[in-house]
Amino acid sequence: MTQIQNIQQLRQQVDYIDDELLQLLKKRGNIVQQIAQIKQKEKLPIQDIEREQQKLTKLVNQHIEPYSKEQIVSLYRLILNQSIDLQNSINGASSDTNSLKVYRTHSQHNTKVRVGDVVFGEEPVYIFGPCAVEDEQQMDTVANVMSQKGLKIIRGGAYKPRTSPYDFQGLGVRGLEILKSVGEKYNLATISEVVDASQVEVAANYLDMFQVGARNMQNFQLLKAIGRTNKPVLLKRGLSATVDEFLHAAEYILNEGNPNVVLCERGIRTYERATRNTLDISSVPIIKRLSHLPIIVDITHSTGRKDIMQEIAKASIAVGSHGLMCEVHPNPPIALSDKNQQLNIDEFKSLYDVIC
Ligand SMILES: C=C(O[C@@H]1C=C(C(=O)O)C=C[C@H]1O)C(=O)O
Repeated sequence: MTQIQNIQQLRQQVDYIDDELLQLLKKRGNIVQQIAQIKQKEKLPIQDIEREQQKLTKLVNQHIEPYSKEQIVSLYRLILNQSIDLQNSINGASSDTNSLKVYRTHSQHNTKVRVGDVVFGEEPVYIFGPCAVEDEQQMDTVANVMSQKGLKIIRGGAYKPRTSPYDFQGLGVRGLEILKSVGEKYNLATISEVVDASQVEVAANYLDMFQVGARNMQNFQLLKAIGRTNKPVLLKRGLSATVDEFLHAAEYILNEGNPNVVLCERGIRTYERATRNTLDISSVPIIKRLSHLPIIVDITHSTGRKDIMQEIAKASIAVGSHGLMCEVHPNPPIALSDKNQQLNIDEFKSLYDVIC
């Protein structure tokens, strides 16, 4: 027999074993699915780490040559991970990154998120309002000009995550009360940031939309708490988050059952200091390709500069943003936060006339 014939014969043996392995894997998969069904009924968690560790320990203690222990562990890790995916697919969840709920592959339709009279995911939605709620007069002035321009949603921070603990931290519930009352007076939906899971229940009484700020994009307890409500949420991209991390943060909210997520690109941290952050304009079309969720651009925080805001606003809409967020204050020089980047009323009006 030639060496080539020898290889052919050995390959036949390998093929035979592969067929058997496949049949055994199939059998294993069926049993694992039965276990998943029982776990689902009994409300038990799908993954049992202890059982997996016991199994791996037992396997590597067997005679496994020519494989090393490490090789067997990595082979079985693959089997166990696929097994978890199989079990998850029975009850609709999935840890398979190709089928995240935020992905287009999961939903054929573009998500639309209604907040009061606006719908994110259709025509661009413009969110204006001050960085922080400071007092009734300040909010009334801004809300009044906004409603004259026909705008339908106002922002204003009540809980301010500030770099320095000595800076204005926001009015808390009092701020939410003021925001709600101007919203009612001028028929504007309200959006404000929550920074901790414990605030979600109370804030829900005052707000039409939650905001999760950049610093809290990976506050997973907060994301889960918001995910357990049905209230719309604007999720901002973290300061140094990749697009993938950003989408996984949104997945936390969807996975708890709340589909009403709007994403917000707000610039990322780079070496460039000419702008406060570097607006990653490419993330908008990229995310629109990957995800069915609406995405808007925060033109205030991404630039931190009023002089380029009109161009950045136009560019954002041009790349397909579903809306813009921009800060406006009646008297920016005396604002308690972000005084250099908030537009005054005249600047707001001219930006509005150019873009809206
Ligand atoms: C099948 C089970 O569920 C999971 C899958 C396992 C497997 O494929 O062997 C082991 C433990 C669990 O993480 C089980 O609990 O036995």
